[in-house]
Amino acid sequence: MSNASDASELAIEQAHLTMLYGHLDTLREEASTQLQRALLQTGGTPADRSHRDSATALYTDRLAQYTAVENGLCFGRLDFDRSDATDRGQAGSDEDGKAGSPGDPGGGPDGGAAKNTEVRYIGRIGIFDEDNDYEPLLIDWRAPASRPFYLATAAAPEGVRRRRHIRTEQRTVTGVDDEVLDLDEAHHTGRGAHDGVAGEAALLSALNASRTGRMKDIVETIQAEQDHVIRGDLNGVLVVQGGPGTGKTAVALHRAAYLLYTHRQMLSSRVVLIVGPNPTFLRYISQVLPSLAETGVLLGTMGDLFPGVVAHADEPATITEIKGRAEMVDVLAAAVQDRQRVPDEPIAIRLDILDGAPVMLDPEVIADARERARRSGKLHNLARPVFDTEIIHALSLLVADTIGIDPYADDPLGGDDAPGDPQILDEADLAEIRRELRGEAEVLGALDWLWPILTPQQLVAGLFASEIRLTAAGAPLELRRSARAAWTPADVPLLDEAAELLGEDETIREIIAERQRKRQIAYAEGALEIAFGSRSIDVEDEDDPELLSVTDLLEADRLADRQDEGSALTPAERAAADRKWAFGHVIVDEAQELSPMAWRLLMRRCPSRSMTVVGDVAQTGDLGGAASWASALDPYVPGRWRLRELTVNYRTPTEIMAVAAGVLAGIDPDLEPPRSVREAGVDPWVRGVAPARLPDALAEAATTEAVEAGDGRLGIILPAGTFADLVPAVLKVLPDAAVGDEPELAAKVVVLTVKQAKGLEFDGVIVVDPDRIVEESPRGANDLYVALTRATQRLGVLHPGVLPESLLAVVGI
Ligand SMILES: Nc1ncnc2c1ncn2[C@@H]1O[C@H](COP(=O)(O)OP(=O)(O)OP(=O)(O)O)[C@@H](O)[C@H]1O
Repeated sequence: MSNASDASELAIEQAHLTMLYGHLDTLREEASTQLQRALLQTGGTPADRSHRDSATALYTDRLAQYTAVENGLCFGRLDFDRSDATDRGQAGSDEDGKAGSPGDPGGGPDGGAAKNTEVRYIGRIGIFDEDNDYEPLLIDWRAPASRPFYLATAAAPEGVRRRRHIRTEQRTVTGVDDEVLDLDEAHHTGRGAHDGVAGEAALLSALNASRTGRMKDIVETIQAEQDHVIRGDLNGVLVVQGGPGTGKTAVALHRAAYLLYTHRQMLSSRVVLIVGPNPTFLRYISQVLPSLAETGVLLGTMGDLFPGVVAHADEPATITEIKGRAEMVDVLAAAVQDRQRVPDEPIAIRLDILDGAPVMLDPEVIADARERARRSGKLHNLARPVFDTEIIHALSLLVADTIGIDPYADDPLGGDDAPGDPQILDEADLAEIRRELRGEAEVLGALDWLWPILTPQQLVAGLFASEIRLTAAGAPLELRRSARAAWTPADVPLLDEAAELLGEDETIREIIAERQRKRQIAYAEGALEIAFGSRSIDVEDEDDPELLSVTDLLEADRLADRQDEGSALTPAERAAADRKWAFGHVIVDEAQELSPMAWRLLMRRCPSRSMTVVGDVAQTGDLGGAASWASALDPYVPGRWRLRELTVNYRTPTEIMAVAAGVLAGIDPDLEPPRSVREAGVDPWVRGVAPARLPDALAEAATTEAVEAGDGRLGIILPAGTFADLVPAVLKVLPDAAVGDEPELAAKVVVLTVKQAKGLEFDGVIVVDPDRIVEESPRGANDLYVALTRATQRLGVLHPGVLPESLLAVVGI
C-alpha cells in the first residue's frame, strides 16, 4: 500500500475527474431538457399519454441518478498490464484495444512508461464518450469490467498491475492510495503489495469516519467476500449469514443495486422488495439506494406488506410469538369455517312475498347448503353465491309449499283460481319467486348472517375480539383484544393468510374497479356530449382536425382509460398497492427474526423464489424467530438454498468485540464471533453504581460520552422497563436527545431499546443494566449481544449495584 499523493499524480487524476464532471453536467442538462419537454406535452391519444408518462418517469429517474452520484462520482482506477489477457473482453476499452484513457494514456509513474498499460476508471455510474465510439470514460462499479477493483489481490492480480483509490471532496481530488499488485514491480519500486483487505487506507478511513445517523454506501471499499455475495446469481434463495457488523445490510443493498443493473429489464418492471425490521431501520438505510443510483426498489417492513393496512403497533413478545406460529394457518381456516353458521334452531324469515308471513328455515337445510358451498372447492367469499343459490332454492320451495297448502290464499301470480283450488306453480313461477327472494331484505340479512362476505380485517379483528370465536378456532385465549385495537406487524401475515382463505381480492377488487370504471365512463360520456354539442354550435368548419380528434378518437371508454390514475404509477407504487404482486426479487434483512407465518407471506410475494436472505441466527431476539436457517427455509426450498458467510466485522473494534464474545459464548459456545478488522485504541468501560444513583450516573456518563463522540453519534441503549426512570435524567442534561417510537437518528444522542437499535450503529454506545436487558426477554442474551455490538469506537456499560463476578466474567473484564 502506498500513498502516491505527489502533485503530478493528483494533477492527472484531477484532469480526468474534471472531464468526467463535464460529461455529467451535459448528461444532467440533457435529461432536464427532455423532462421539461415531456412535462409540457398535453393531450394526444392514450398511446401518446402513456409514452409521455414513461418519458417523464425515465428522465426523472435519470436526473435523480445524476444528482445522487454528484459526490464520489469516480473513486477508483485500475491499471492493467496489457501483456496479460486474463481480464480482456469485459469492457469496451478492452475490445477496441486502446491503451490508457483520455486522462492518462500512459499510466502513472509506477511503471506506466516501462509497460504498456490499459487504464479503467471505476465510479458510481458509467459514462461513455459519445464522440469517440462510446469509449468508456468511467465504468459503473456494477459492470463486470469493474470486478477486479474488488477482487484482485497480489496472489491473484487478474492482470491488474495497480489499483488506485482516488479520494475526492466534491469535484476536487484530495489524494490517491495505490496498491501495486505486480510483485516484481512492487519489489523494484519498494512499494509493498498488500494481500489482506483491499484498499486498506480507504477502508479504514471509511470505518473510522464519524457516523451521521444514515447508512452510507460502500462501493469504494467492497471486500472480496462481500463482492461474491453482491454479484451472486439472481436465481434461487441465497442466505447470507454473518455476525454483527460484517456488512450484511450494506451487502444486501448493494446486491439490490447490482441485480437491478444486471437484470434491468426484468427487475425494474417486477420490482425488488427489500424488507427491514422496523421503520427506524428503513430510515437508517433509506439513503443508500438512491446514492447507488437505484430507484426501482420497494422498501418496507412486515407491517407495510398488507396494502391498505398500516401495522406498526407494539404488543408483548409472547403474543407476537403466538401469532407467528405455523399453527395459525389452521386457526384461521377454522375461524373462517366458524363464520359459516348453522344455527341449532330453525330460523324464521319474514317474507314480503308472503305479505310478511314467516317461513322457517331448518338447520338441516342450512347445513346442506353449507356442505354444498364448501364442497364447491371455492374460497369462502367466492363460495357465497353457491350457498345463496342453495338457500334461495330451499326458500322458494317453502314459499311454494306455503302457497300450495293455503287454498284460500290470494294467487300470488294474479291468476283467477277459485278459492279452494290447489296452487300449481311451474318452473317459471319458481324462478320468479327466487328472483323476488333475492331482492328481499330479510333474506339478504339471513344470508349475510349465515355466510358473511368478509374482508381479512373483519375476520382477524372479529376473531381476536371474541373468546367464543377464539375457542371455536382452537386459538390461545391470550390473543383476545379489543376489536378496535391497532394492527401490529405480526397481524400482517395473519391478514394475508386470511385473504388467501377468503378470496377477497378477486371479487371485491373487481367490483370496486368495475364501479370506478362505470363512473369514469359516465363522466367521459358527459364530457363527449359537451364536446359534441359545442361542436355544432361553435364551429363552422366541420373538418377541423382538432375537433375531429375529440369525437373520433375519444370514445367514452378510451377517455375513461386516460383518467385511470393507475397508468401513471411507477411499478414500485403499483407493487406496494397490490397484495398479489409477484416481486422479481425479495431481499430480507434481519431475516432471523421472521416467524413461520411471516415466511409464508414472503414466499407468496416471491413465487419465483429468487431471494436474498440476510441475517445472523445468533442475534435472534424475537421468540418466534429462526433458530436455524434450515428450519426457516426448508419448508419452502428444501435443501435448495445456498449459504454464504461473512466473517469480518467492519463495525465493532477488537476491544469491544472481546466484551461481546463473552455474551456470545453464553448463548452458544460453538458460535464464533466475527473477526474485527481494526482496533479502536480505547478499552470499553464497565461501571457498577448504587441502584438509586443510576439516573445520575447515566446523566454523567451520557454527558461525557456525548463529548467523546466528537461530531459523531451516541446511542444509549436501555431496558424497555427503565425508560420512565432514566429518560428524564438523560433529557435533563442532553435536552436534544432523540427518544420515542421512531427517534431521529441524525440527532447527536439517541435513546433507544435493543429492539429499536437492531441493525443500527453509533460512534459511542452506553448499555444500561445488562442484567435487566437479559431478563426482559426470553431471548435476552441475544439482545445483550446486539446491544454490545452497536458501537464503532467506544462502549460503556452501566450496571446498577456492585459489579458481580458473573458480570465481570460475562463482559470479560
Ligand atoms: N466493505 C466495506 N467498506 C466500508 N464499510 C463497510 C464495509 N462493509 C461494511 N462496512 C460498514 O460496516 C458497518 C456495519 O455494516 P452493516 O450494518 O451492513 O453490518 P451488519 O452485518 O448488517 O450488522 P448487524 O447484523 O450488526 O446489524 C456499516 O457502517 C458499514 O457501512
